[in-house]
Amino acid sequence: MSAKSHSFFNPSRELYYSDVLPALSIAFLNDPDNPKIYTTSVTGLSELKELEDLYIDELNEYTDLLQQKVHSLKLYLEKLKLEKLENYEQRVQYVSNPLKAFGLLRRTHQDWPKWHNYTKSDIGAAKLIAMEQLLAKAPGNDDMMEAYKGMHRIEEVYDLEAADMAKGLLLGKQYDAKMSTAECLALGDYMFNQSEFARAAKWYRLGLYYNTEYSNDVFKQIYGFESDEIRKMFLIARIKGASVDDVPIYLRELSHGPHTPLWKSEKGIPTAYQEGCWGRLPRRRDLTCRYNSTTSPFLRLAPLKMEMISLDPYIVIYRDVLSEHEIRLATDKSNYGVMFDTWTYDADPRIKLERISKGGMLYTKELSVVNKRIEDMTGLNVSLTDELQMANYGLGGHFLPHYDFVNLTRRTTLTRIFETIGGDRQVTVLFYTSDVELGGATLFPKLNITVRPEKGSALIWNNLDHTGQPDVLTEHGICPVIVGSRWTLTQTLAEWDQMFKKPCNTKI
Ligand SMILES: O=C(O)CCC(=O)C(=O)O
Ligand SMILES: [Fe+2]
Repeated sequence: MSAKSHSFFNPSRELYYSDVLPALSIAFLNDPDNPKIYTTSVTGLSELKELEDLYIDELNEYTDLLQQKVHSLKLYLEKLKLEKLENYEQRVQYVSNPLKAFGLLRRTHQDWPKWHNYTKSDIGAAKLIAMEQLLAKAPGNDDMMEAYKGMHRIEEVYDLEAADMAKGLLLGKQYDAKMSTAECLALGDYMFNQSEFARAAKWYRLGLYYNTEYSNDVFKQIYGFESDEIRKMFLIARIKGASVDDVPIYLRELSHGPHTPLWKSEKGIPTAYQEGCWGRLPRRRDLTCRYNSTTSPFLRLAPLKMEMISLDPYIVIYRDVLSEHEIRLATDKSNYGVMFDTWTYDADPRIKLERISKGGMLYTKELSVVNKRIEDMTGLNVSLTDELQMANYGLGGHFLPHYDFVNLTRRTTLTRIFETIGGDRQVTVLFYTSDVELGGATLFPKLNITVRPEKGSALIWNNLDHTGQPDVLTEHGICPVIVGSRWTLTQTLAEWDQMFKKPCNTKI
């Protein structure tokens, strides 16, 4: 996790306005020493898929070249075989004929060195070099670690069974994807190292269940897992996770299918966070939706669909507020140049809030109309802060619960920066620029509110209460994404920019 050890206040780089603009202070880390991380966004992962496809193309061409070589050598051997003689007499008879003797001399003198050179030739060397260059871009340990953590997060938060995950069954939906023995065992080892012994045991048992005996030596070397070794790891995980007295039970568990629950591994009571992420929180029925045609004069012409989510703190959703064209612009990675891994820091820079995503700042003239729409929806000013912050989440991507306000009374370096740019974050405006197939809801844990991303919607809330104080009830986070590419665009409206818009002591 090397990128993440950097401080937001990295003295080697200037602090840009964009760094403090997004919800909380997001450090866009562009560290040339740091290898690229693919796992943290679906756009990054799609680049890795492209890399794999390129590698496979090269490998295909390389094997074609090797095959051509084998084919040519075989043809040569076949040609010689026709002339192979059994004994001395036959050979004498053969070389007694001057035409044949001459041919033999010519072949061994002229052809052999050429064939030998051909045999020794580095056919495919260029392909090997190309493959090595691709290999240099392969994910490193940090990336692999993020992928393990993402899988762990999905399994844990959504309480998924390893056996279901391995066969592609995610939250009751069957996907066309299966996990191999290698993948099950890799997760087994990871969980073991995290002291998650019951989970590790399940992954080991799955690995054992799907283990294949390979007859090919190379396959054995690369993929071959010793079943005895896996059994041993299962038993160690069980003993470490439970008790040494029950080894006979664990041995029996090994002969059961992967769907049989492990002894004494009943599920715990789901936490409120889990309930929220599953979308099982009861919906409030007392709030209404309506067409808003009053917040700004423009809305009189084009009212927007508004749904109340909470009155205090004030939270609303506007539906269908982005056009397909705007959504395309906002989810086109070419509009962001480099996308950075985003880690978010509290006003106290020592507190690091985990956010697994890639982000970038979007400023295109075309999207300035989105800022205008924000003003129409909120009746407030988007002034200095006219850049919109994009986020795209990756494998198990999430954002731990946090506040968007910085709380100026804390008087830290960060809050002082906010004082120069219009005060605290009065309002957060979050556009969902994609749907998310499974997971990835925005959760307000203190309010028991879950909002599912819906492409084209905007979720808007007031981070400060009507007296201008930070409202801790606005704590919010993002549940891990299970399936889908989650895209968002965020804008925050600064407190003092609303001086002439928002009367004191009133709600927006
Ligand atoms: O994308 C979301 O659901 C929330 C994003 C967020 O909390 C933020 O940008 O501060
Ligand atoms: Fe936030």
